[in-house]
Amino acid sequence: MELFSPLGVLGVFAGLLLSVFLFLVVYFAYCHSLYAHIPGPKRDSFFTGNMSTLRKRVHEGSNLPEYLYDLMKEYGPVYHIFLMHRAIVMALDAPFHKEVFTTVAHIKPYSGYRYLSNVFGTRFMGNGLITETVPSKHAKRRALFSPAFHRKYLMSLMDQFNFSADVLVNRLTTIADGKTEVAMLDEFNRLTLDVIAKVAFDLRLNITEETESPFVKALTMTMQGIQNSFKAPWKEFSPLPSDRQYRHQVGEAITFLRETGRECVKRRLEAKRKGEDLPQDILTYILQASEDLEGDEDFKMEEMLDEFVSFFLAGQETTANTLAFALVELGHHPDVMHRLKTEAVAVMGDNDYVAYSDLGKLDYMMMVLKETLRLWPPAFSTSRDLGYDVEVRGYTVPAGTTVWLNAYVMGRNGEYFKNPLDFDPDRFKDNEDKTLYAYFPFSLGHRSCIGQPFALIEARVIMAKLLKKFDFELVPGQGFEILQELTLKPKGRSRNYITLAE
Ligand code: HEM
Repeated sequence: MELFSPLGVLGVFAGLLLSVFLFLVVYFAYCHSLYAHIPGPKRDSFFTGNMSTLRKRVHEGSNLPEYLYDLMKEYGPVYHIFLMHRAIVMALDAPFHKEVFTTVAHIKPYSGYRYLSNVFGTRFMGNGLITETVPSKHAKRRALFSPAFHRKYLMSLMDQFNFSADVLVNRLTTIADGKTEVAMLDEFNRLTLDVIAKVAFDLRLNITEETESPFVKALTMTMQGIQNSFKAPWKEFSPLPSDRQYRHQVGEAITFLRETGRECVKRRLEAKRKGEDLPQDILTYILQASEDLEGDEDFKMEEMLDEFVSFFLAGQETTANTLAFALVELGHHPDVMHRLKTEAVAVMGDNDYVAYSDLGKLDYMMMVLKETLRLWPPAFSTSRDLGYDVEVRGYTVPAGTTVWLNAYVMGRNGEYFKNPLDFDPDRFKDNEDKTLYAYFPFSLGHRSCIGQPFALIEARVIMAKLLKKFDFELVPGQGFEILQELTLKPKGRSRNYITLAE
């Protein structure tokens, strides 16, 4: 048989395919062997690992955190799953979390964050604070943004938090007839979007009142796009007209968001050029951070827009979901609701304004929010690639492994939380130390949530005002089903009947 005859070419091609196949078999078997000592579910198939079970669970309406929680119950606190040949290790152990969260050598994996950096080929969060995975670059940027979350600055935001919450109070007053179903998740979403737009970027969206908004549409489309790029990554390259059209729509939505940011940045640059007084908000810090960047003006602008969309994404839905989950819990726990309302009324007195000095007196409120975040952490998971081997409970997790740090599963861990499935805000009265590194709805360490104090102030102001003014009754039939989109949210959208409090 001649080498260049058709049969010869076919033979070479078949040989090549066989070699690639054999290489993959050996490589996958090697990857499997690295984790043979760690418990875990049986792989669905040699090549895809546990992916089909995972997909099946998600398509059946279950979700990733519940699947991982079930695995903890079955395999104990240290286990692995395989996504193709890649092992993911979960180690539900507080010292392990301490090691991983606090050591810079364990870095955020680019593979996990590229879905946010680019959505179906369009730059979304790019190299923003959340998605930047190079530790030195992140540290520099983080240091620049920190003053924007300083206590003094947050104190100056109290008027805006109050003002925005009042807009919602006024809106709800018009529908507080005890008969209209109000999806509080949607109300909170619009409110928190208005707040972050105004206080971070001096941008008036006014969507709490005017519920139709192109900005919200674009944001919703983008979030769906991110979700779909996780679920169906092949759509990025699919030549099917429907997939191309979908990519185009997502691209347009992202472009709309980034163009809104571009206008904001340009306005602020102009104000700076004219020597006007600039507010010390996040946008000003974004401009400052850009001065440090090397590159031409276009490059700098794109990096600023990365931050613009990052803060929108990070600073809005998470807080709205927390408030919505809290109302679901309160609907199921009238005793907690009563205690919370009593506290809000006592702290605010005849005022309709929540002052910064009131926040420290809303003790029970803080415990309720913490407990809500333990059971229902909206940003439920983060991940790291281990920089070196780490020992946990007798198992060695090899360097290079991707570990998932899951606040939802850890929050349900009976080793750290007594009766973990009970909603019991009082557990946060005195067991803080025990829950250290087991409780991390805002993540921990150098990549923890920079907006944590902002979120907790905003949530307390909104909650105190709403509870003082209204009585909420959860529309019957709503349990604790969750919807896992990019974040966790209550599936029933926290629908309530609202009446004016007596
Ligand atoms: C209840 C509300 C919130 C929750 C539960 C939450 C949770 C989190 C979590 C878990 C992370 C780590 C993400 C990761 O590892 O990929 C994070 C990061 C971040 N959050 Fe939040 N967040 C909330 C509100 C906010 C707010 C209001 C802002 C801004 C105003 C914000 C800005 C950020 C930023 C910029 C990061 C990236 C920090 C870094 O990597 O240096 N978050 N958040």
